[in-house]
Amino acid sequence: MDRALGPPEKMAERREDLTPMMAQYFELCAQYDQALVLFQVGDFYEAFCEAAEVVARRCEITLTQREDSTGEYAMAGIPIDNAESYIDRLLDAGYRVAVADQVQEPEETTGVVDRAVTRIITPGTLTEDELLDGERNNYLAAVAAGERIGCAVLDISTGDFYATSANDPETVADELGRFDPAEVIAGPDVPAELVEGYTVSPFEEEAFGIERARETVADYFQAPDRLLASDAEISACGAVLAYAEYARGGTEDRLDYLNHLTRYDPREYMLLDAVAIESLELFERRTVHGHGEATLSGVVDETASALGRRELDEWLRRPLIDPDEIAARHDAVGELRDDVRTREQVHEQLRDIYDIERLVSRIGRGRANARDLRSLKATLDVIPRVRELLDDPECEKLRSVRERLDPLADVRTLIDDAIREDPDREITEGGIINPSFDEELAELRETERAGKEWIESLEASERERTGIDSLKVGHNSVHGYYIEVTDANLDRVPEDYERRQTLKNAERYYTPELKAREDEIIRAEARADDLEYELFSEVRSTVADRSADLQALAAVLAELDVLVSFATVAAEHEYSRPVVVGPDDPAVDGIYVEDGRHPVVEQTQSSFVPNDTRLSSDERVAVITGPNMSGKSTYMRQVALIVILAQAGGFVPAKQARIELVDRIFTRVGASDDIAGGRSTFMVEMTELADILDHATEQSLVLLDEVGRGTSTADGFAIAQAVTEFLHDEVGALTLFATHHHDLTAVAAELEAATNRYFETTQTAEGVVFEHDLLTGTADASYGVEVAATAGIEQAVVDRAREVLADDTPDARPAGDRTNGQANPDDPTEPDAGLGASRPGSESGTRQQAAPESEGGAVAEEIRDADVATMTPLEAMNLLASLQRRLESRD
Ligand SMILES: Nc1ncnc2c1ncn2[C@@H]1O[C@H](COP(=O)(O)OP(=O)(O)OP(=O)(O)O)[C@@H](O)[C@H]1O
Repeated sequence: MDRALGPPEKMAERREDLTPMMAQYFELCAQYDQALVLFQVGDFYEAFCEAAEVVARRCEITLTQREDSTGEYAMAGIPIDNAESYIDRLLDAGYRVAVADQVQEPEETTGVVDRAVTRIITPGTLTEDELLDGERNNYLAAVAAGERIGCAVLDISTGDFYATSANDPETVADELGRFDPAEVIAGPDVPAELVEGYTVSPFEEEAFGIERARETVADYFQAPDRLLASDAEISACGAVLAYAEYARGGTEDRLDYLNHLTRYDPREYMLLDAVAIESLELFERRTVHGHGEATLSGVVDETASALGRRELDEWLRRPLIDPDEIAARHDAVGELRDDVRTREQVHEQLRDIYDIERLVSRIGRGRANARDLRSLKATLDVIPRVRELLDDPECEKLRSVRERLDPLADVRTLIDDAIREDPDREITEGGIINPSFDEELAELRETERAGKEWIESLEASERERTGIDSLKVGHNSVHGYYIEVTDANLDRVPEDYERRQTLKNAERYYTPELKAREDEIIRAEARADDLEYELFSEVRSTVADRSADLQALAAVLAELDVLVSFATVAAEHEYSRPVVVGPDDPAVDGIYVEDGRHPVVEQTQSSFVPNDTRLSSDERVAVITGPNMSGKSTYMRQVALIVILAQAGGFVPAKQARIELVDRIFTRVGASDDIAGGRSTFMVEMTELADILDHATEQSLVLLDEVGRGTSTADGFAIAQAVTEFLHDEVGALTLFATHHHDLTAVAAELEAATNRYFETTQTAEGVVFEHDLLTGTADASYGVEVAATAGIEQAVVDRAREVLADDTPDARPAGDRTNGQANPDDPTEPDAGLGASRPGSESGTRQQAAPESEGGAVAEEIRDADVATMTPLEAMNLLASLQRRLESRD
C-alpha cells in the first residue's frame, strides 16, 4: 500500500494527543484511505507527512514543517485559487484526490472548523473545466462479470451514459477500446486482461452485487430490468453510478442530471477495436495533444461547438450498420452541402452555443453559478434562429432535427428575467439577481440605494450646516461611515456629532441619523444578498428539473453540428456521396471506389494520386506489392477510412464509392513491441492475427500490412500463405494484404477469388520515382536498396548491399519454387491491366503451392489450430521451429 494514502504512521503513534485539527485530518485520511487527502487550511490545501512528500515532489512545491505540541510534521500546501493545475499532476501520477473543504465559517465556532470531503477527484470522474479537455469525452467505465460480461460507460461531466454486454470478454474489450475510458473499475471475477492497460481503480465489490446495483440503478431509471438486457449490465451500471456518487464525497448522493442511459448491442454498430482505432489513426491519442490534424477526426472536423466535436468522434467511433440510418445522414449532408448559405449561417449560429451538456451537469450537481445560467440562456437564444434557418428542409433527417430543436422558451425567459446580464462569479454576495425579479428584493435594494444616496448628499448638507468647507464624509471597512473634521475646525463641530475615531490631524464622527441610515443599509444589503442566493438556488433547481429536455436539446445541436461539419468538409475537399447498402441488396457487391484518396495524407501531399478499389465476392483478397514508400499502407488505410466515413454518415474522398455494409474492420499493421506486457513484436502480431482469423466474417474488411515480419523469411512466408488461404477459403472477408513476400503473389494468382495489385515505380538516373499508382499485377522488384539510398544511407553500404543482392538473389529467396515467369501472371504491361479488368485465371486450375499439398496443408492446419492468444512466447517459438523443421525436411 502506498504510504501517502491512509492516516500517517507518525500521527497514529500519538493518536490520542493530536491537536483537534490534526485529529480531523487523521480521521479523514482513515476514512478516505484510497485517496490522497487535501485538507483546507485557510487559503491552502495542505497535506502532511508522506502525503506531503508526494505533493511536494509531484507538484514541485516546497516541503515545509508544521510544528505543534505533539511534534513536527512534513507539510506541503497548494493554493486553493489554482489548485486544479496541481491536482492534475497528482492525477497524472496515478492518485485519486479527496478534497476536504472547510464546511463551517470560522466565526461559527470557537473550536476547530468542521471539514468534510466534498469531492473525490479521479481521472474518470472529472467535472472541473480546468481539468477536462472540452474536445473529448472523459469516460469512467465499469466492467462486471456474471453469466455475461457487462460494461457501463459514463461521462460524469456531460451525462453521456452507455451500457452493453456480451458473452465473451473480447467483445467487451473491444467496446472498452472504443470508448478509451480514463478510468475503469472492475467487479469480482473480471479477467485481468480485459482491463489491462487502463487506469484501474479499486472499488468496493458490494457495489457490483446485483441486488445493490439494481437498487442504485432504480434510483435513476425506472425498471432497470426492462431497460437493461442482463444482470451483468445492471451490475456494471450500478457500480458506475455508485462510483460517481462516491466521487462526490458523499455530500449529496444522487446526480440528478443523469437521466438518459443508452443500452446498445455491440452488433448495432460497425466494430472497431482498439487496435483498428489506433492503427487507422482515427483520433489523437489520449497522451498526445496538439496533432489533431493528422488524424481522421482532425481532418473532418469543421464543427462549431464542443458538443459537436465530441459527437463527431462518437460517430467515427461507432459507424452505423443500418443502411437507412446511414442514408438519412447522407441526405442531410448532401442537402447542407448544396445549400451553402444555410450551411454557413447555421455554422455561424452554432459557434455561439456553449457546452450545454457540461453546463447542465454543473447545474444538476448544484455547482453552476449565475454566469453558467447566463451562458445557458445565450445558447437558448440561438435555437429560434437556427430553426428559422432550417426553414423548410427537404430531407427527413433535417426536418426531424428542426422539430426536435425545442427553444425551451420558459427556461430562457426565467433565466433572462431572474439573472443579471453580467452577474458576479460568486453566488453568495449579491450582484446576480435582477431586482425586478422579486418584490422584496426590489424593496431591499431600493432601501440600500436611497440610504447610500442620502449619505452621498450628506457631505454637502453638513458643510452647509457647520460651515466647515473641508468636512468630508467617508467609509472604511472597520468603522463604517464617518464625518471627518480636521483639528483646525474642531471648534465648529455641532453637538450631535459623536466621536468615532481619532486620527493624527483630524477627528472622525457620526451622527445618530448617519448611524441609523448605515444600519439600515447594512441590514438591507445582507438580507438582499441572502435573498439573491435563495432566489438563485430556486432558479437553478427549476432549470435542473429540465435537465432531460436540455440534454435532448444538446443532443440535437450536437447532431446538427456534425452534419454541418460533414457537409462543409464535403464541399471544401470535394468529397462525394457514397452509396451504402445492406448485404442482401444486389445493387452492390463488396467495395467499389473510384479515385479514392487518403483523407489525411492528401492534406499534406500536394499531388496525391487517387486510386481505385475493387473488392467483391469474386475478388475478395488483394495482395499488394510494391517497394517501400510506394504507398501500400496509405492505400490500405485509405480504403478503411472511406468505409468508416461512409458508414458514419459522411461523404468520402473519392469520385464515387459503393459499399456493401462492413460489419467490422480488422487491422494488422505496423509492428510495435509490447514491452510492458512482456510480448515480442512477433507475439503481438500473432495475437492480433489470431483474433482476426477467429472473428472476421464475410462482411468484414481485413487489412494486413505484412505478416510474419518478426520472424524468419521462410516462417513469415509460410504464415502469410496460410493466412491468405484461410481468409480466402474459410472466412471470405474482403482482404487487402500488403507484402514484401513476392511469393505470395504466386499464391494469390492461384486462388480463385484473389488478385494481385502493385504500386508502380520507375528507376531513373536520380533514383526511384514513386508513381503511387496502383495497377493490376505484381511488382517485379523491391527497390529496398534504392529506397535506402534515397534515404541517405552511406554510399559504401548501399554499394555493398547492391553487390550482395546481385550475388545472392537466387538463394536469398525464401523456400519455394517461384520463378519470375510464374510469379507475375497478371502482366502489368498488358494494355488493359487496369482495375476491374478480368484477371487471367489459373492455367492449370489447381493450386501450385510452395509446399506439396499434404505437408504445407498440414502445417497450415496446425497454425490455424494453434491458440496463439494463450501461448507463451517460448511455446510460440517452439511451435514455429517445429513447423520450420517439417517444411525443411520436405525440401
Ligand atoms: N497515393 C499517393 N499519392 C501521393 N503520395 C502518396 C500516395 N500514397 C502514399 N504517398 C506518400 O508516400 C509515402 C509512403 O507511403 P506508404 O507508407 O503508404 O508506403 P509503403 O509502401 O506502405 O511503405 P513501406 O513498405 O515502407 O511500409 C507516404 O508517406 C505519402 O507521403
